[in-house]
Amino acid sequence: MRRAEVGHRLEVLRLRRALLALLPGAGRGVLGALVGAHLLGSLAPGGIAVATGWLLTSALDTAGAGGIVAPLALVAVLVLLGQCVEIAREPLDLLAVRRIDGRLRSELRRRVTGPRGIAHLDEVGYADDVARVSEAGGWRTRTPGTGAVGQLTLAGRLLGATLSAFVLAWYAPVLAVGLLGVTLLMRAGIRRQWVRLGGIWDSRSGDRRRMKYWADTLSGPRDAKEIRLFGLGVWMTERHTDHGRAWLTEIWAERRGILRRQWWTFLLALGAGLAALSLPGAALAAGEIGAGELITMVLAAWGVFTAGAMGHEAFDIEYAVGALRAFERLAAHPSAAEGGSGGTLPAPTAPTHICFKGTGFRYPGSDRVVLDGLDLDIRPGEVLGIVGRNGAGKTTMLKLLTGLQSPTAGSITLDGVDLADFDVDSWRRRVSPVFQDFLHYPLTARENIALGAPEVDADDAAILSAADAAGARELIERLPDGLDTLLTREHTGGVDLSGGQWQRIAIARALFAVAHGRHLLVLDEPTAHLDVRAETEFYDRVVAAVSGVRGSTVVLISHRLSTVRRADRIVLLEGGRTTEAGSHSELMDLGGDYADLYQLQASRFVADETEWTVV
Ligand SMILES: Nc1ncnc2c1ncn2[C@@H]1O[C@H](COP(=O)(O)OP(=O)(O)OP(=O)(O)O)[C@@H](O)[C@H]1O
Repeated sequence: MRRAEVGHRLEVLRLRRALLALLPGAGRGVLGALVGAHLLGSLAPGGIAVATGWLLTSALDTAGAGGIVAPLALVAVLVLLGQCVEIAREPLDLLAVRRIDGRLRSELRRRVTGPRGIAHLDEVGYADDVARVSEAGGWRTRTPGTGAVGQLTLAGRLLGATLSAFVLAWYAPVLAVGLLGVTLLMRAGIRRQWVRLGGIWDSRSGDRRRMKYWADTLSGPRDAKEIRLFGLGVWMTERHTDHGRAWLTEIWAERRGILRRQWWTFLLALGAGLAALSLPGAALAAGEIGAGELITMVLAAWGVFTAGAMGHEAFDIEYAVGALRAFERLAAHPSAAEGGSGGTLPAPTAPTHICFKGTGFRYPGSDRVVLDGLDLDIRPGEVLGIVGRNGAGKTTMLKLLTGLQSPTAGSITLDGVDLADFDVDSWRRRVSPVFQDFLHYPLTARENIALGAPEVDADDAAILSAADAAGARELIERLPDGLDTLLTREHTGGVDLSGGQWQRIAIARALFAVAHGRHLLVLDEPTAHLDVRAETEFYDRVVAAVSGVRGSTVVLISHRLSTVRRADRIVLLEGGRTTEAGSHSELMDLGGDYADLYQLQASRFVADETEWTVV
């Protein structure tokens, strides 16, 4: 055996031990009952063989019925016990699987959300592993939990086969050892082929994820408009089928190969079956054993076969080993170390001086430098507008500012102290964001706003005040159940909002957060969906109120220069650094790129107005 193969086998053994170590997650009571059920189940085949042989011997030996009462009762008890164990095992298995998987998934969620930043979520391999650990594969749900319980089933089967072999060995030791050996050989051979199949399954996690994406997109209401109008249904169905075929073709080919290669197991099984029948038969013919012993031997041989045969647990274990391997990769991912290794300083409770010093950043796995030696001061209580072309790095800068990503060069400081030294959670409780892709929670209007500060016990007055400032109050009052209206059509009685209405709710959420101690309001294209009147009112209602009245700092990104022109300072981001900075009038006087952009936007309105006048 080659070294690599030995290494691989040892690795699989280690993972199988790790699967066993998951079993206590089922809880002491369930695990105890499960072990008891498997133990009793493994006694059944050998026990029934002995009891049936005894029954037949007694029936042939005794003239009256009295002699068969005890063996008959034993057979009945054993059969009944076997049935009860079978009936009890199914729900116990399920309960244990659910508990083990539940724990593992909680641990998975903890690991995915634990790291300081979100860089790990951008890695394709990481996403594949998360999908692999969380997925339920095949026609039967296969998870680490089913693998762990499968180990118990396997142990029960092997014990049952060994006990049956002991019964057989009492009469024919060579036959018993031979049958057990052949059964285990067949099992190992078949398992080896399924291991290969499991390897293919593991390597195709990405294809399955893409397949799921197309299936969800096709069937969900979110994307239905575009799919219908562009006529993408057939195209997407084909993509779904292509991704499915990409990995299933390989799986099917391997399965066909497995079936073709089964001839040797059929031959072995045939030989073993013939030996199991003919040797006891010959012994009976020679007068060495009686009919009772013959039945015991044949049933015990049958017990060796059935208990040693491949059940679904072998596949459960193979698939679970793959999932566990993915879980271990996630646990060993560098981001896992970030969880507890961040700074511990509590974040400042008052608006603070934020400073980007030669800050550089590139996304993991990308060569493109997004921020390149960015130097920028954000003064406490000021409104800073950030403008720049698409892809200039504005949103990325916000991700760094909020600790979602860490600089790959230079630093960011809060009152002179590196942001990395602060406890990231305490810093995030000082930041209130409205990102371009803010979340639409399928919850009530009240919850959608109150989630801006989940740690507080929200009262309606504070929620309505935030809604008022965001221009969302009227909209809430028109909802069928006011604040209690569910903002999703996926549940009965729920309503959906327009893009602009959702944006008002998101702004209300951010304002609610500011009212509860967040002193840095971060707004990324907050007026993109607002109508003209709402956009015009936005600065006074939201930005000036937060900065002027509360003294908080506001960072405002917008392509609509009319939204940012009143900011205390505006910076133009270009090529990963600031190229211009100043107030609107200073930048206009400078006559640089900002002034060009502003005039370009303004001239469109003037041109439109002229057109209207002429018409
Ligand atoms: N998760 C990511 N992984 C890799 N590259 C990314 C990621 N997110 C953004 N980028 C790249 O980083 C660059 C800056 O993106 P960013 O979203 O910060 O730009 P932006 O200035 O906010 O653009 P816009 O005005 O269009 O919103 C872009 O080239 C983009 O392709």
